[in-house]
Amino acid sequence: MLTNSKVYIAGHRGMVGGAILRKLNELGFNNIVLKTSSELDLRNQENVDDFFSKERPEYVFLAAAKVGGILANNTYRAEFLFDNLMIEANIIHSAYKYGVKKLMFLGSSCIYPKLAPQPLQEEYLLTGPLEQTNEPYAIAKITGIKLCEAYRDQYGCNFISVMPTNLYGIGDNYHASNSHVLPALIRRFHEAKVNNDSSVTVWGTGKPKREFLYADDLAEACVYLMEKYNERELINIGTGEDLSIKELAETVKKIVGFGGELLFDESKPDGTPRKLMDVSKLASFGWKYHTPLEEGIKSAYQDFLKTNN
Ligand SMILES: NC(=O)C1=CN([C@@H]2O[C@H](COP(=O)(O)OP(=O)(O)OC[C@H]3O[C@@H](n4cnc5c(N)ncnc54)[C@H](OP(=O)(O)O)[C@@H]3O)[C@@H](O)[C@H]2O)C=CC1
Ligand SMILES: C[C@H]1O[C@H](OP(=O)(O)OP(=O)(O)OC[C@H]2O[C@@H](n3cnc4c(=O)[nH]c(N)nc43)[C@H](O)[C@@H]2O)[C@@H](O)[C@@H](O)C1=O
Repeated sequence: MLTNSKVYIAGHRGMVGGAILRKLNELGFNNIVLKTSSELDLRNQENVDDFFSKERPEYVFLAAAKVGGILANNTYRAEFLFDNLMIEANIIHSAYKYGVKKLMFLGSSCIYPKLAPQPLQEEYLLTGPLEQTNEPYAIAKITGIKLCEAYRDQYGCNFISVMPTNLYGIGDNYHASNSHVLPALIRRFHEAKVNNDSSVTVWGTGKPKREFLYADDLAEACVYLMEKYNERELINIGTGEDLSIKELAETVKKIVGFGGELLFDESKPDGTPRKLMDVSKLASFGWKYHTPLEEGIKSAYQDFLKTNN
């Protein structure tokens, strides 16, 4: 990519798309195409075709998706499957039709089987049953990977798939129930502190383990791989380190400064017991994360205070 290459970031108002935009701006890119979902609903094939035929982007970061935490995935199952399938299929097909030089599709660590061996190697894709709470989303994301492979196989398109681990950071969704665990806990601990509550309730048993990557680190990895990675196979993006949800809750509690007790609501789903990424392939391409979890959570908490007060 040259700094004057025409780059389309699908989903630039989201946490990840926003971080990719910041990274490209920082590197001096000056020909970036952006559309909000109200300007261009990516589920609409005709509109997406029209957009690509007029704009003719050379590089595409596909970071637009219907996204949410465990409860949103499990509640809006039809939307998570339909919206994500349509968005991916429309963009990937138009990227082929209008000669995009390179496209990066963003999947998720939930594409791996629920009980896959740990850490998760790229080759474990489609080797076992998926986690039930996010099966529709995972099926859509697996289809995105397969679209990239198929358009490469049949038409020679340079379409690559990256699988980020659980993310957090600037511009996250801090919704009380539809968000992911980290932004949800930031909100819950903050509100409990302000209200002087005696306890905060965490969903599930607290035993599942998760890995968290700061969104600006992910964006750096995406831009890096857009330059360096041209393989058919997917590639994981993560830290290679995880912790239990209980440990995460204790960390957020300390950073927010809440002095009360932690309770666990075991009627809520735990989801996948563990999904630790094997990041050796990423390391072999020369990239490693750099924001430590506590530092990242401190920045995210400042972002929450700025945007939600
Ligand atoms: N957050 C996480 O923990 C993880 C995220 N990912 C992946 O990273 C990518 C980005 O996620 P994230 O930034 O967190 O998600 P966000 O919800 O923050 O952003 C998603 C973006 O997608 C756009 N979008 C959604 N539906 C449509 C539509 N129908 N038409 C056009 N645009 C649409 C939205 O645009 P607008 O704002 O204009 O409405 C929004 O900006 C996704 O592919 C996701 O699967 C992968 C692993 C973990
Ligand atoms: C990124 C990833 O995100 C989703 O999967 P998930 O990893 O299970 O994500 P989550 O962040 O929602 O939960 C992680 C863990 O944390 C526990 N937990 C505690 N308390 C809260 C809480 O308050 N909110 C939430 N959401 N979870 C909580 C929760 O019970 C679970 O054990 C996918 O559906 C899929 O879409 C996907 O790709």
